[in-house]
Amino acid sequence: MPAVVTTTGLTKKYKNQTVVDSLDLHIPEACVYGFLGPNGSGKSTTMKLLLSLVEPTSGEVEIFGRRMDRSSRRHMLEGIGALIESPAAYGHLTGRENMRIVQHMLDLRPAQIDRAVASVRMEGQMGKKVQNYSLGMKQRLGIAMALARDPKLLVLDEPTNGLDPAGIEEIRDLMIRLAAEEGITVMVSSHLLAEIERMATVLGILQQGRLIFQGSKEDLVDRSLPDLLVDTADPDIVAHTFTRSLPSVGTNRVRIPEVPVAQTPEVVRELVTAGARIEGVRREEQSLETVFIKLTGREGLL
Ligand SMILES: Nc1ncnc2c1ncn2[C@@H]1O[C@H](COP(=O)(O)OP(=O)(O)OP(=O)(O)O)[C@@H](O)[C@H]1O
Repeated sequence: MPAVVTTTGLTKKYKNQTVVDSLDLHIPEACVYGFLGPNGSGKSTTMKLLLSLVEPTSGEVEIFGRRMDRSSRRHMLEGIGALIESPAAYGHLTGRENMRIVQHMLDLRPAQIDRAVASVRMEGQMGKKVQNYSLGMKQRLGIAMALARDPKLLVLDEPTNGLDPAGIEEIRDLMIRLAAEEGITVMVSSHLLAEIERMATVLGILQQGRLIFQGSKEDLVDRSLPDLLVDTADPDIVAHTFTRSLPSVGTNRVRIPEVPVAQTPEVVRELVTAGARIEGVRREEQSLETVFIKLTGREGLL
């Protein structure tokens, strides 16, 4: 899959603090890229670096296969829609009036505005004042503003923050649809895995400015250490063979904790060689959340 965003050694320092540390991001085309990390880990700063709102201390940004620099920046930014921090709509104006301001500022055609509003399914709400919108509607209007220029890349900083479950689901469905049906590459940040795991196909996990994981959800699950449940007529032989991993022994079953997925065949071979009669072997799969907590070493990302 060709990459829409590639960064090489991207670094941002403020005085002595390294806020973004040697990031090598790789965001494939038309995916929803979930950018995860606790508050203060550097997600917003990274997004601002991609949008040229902040100057990198070192490293490079390549978007749509082109290096971003002073001369290319302006043209490249025309292909990117962004929502950083809260949506910038005027509360005392209606949704339609706000969209008209965007239209004039960016010199767009009315059809582009209509299309952006239709994309977020807000046609019926455009006559209402924004101050009467729910938070979810405000976010969708903000996303419509970001979509108005028909971007190929959408960068959204915590769009689900503060939304109720129904609002999160609306944003999730919208992100999935934009990527699948309109071929837009969506980068979306969050500090909560649960908020983005069902919309993102690729995850990047940031901790203290460093990318500690980047890959598909399947790759993340491959990092898991599930328990192995062995049904056997010889639990003592099994337990004896694996004393090093402190197995728990039942009448006809032994649980061997934290066996790396790739090592399962080897474990089974070892048991058979030891003379154990094996009736069945099953991995107790771990949830993405458990894998994630083990990887980041924290109890959730708060
Ligand atoms: N302009 C700035 N000057 C100095 N420090 C900054 C500046 N902007 C951000 N920081 C610091 O950089 C670190 C990362 O902040 P950033 O906002 O990028 O993190 P984040 O992961 O987006 O967190 P949050 O979700 O809370 O916004 C924080 O310690 C923050 O205080």
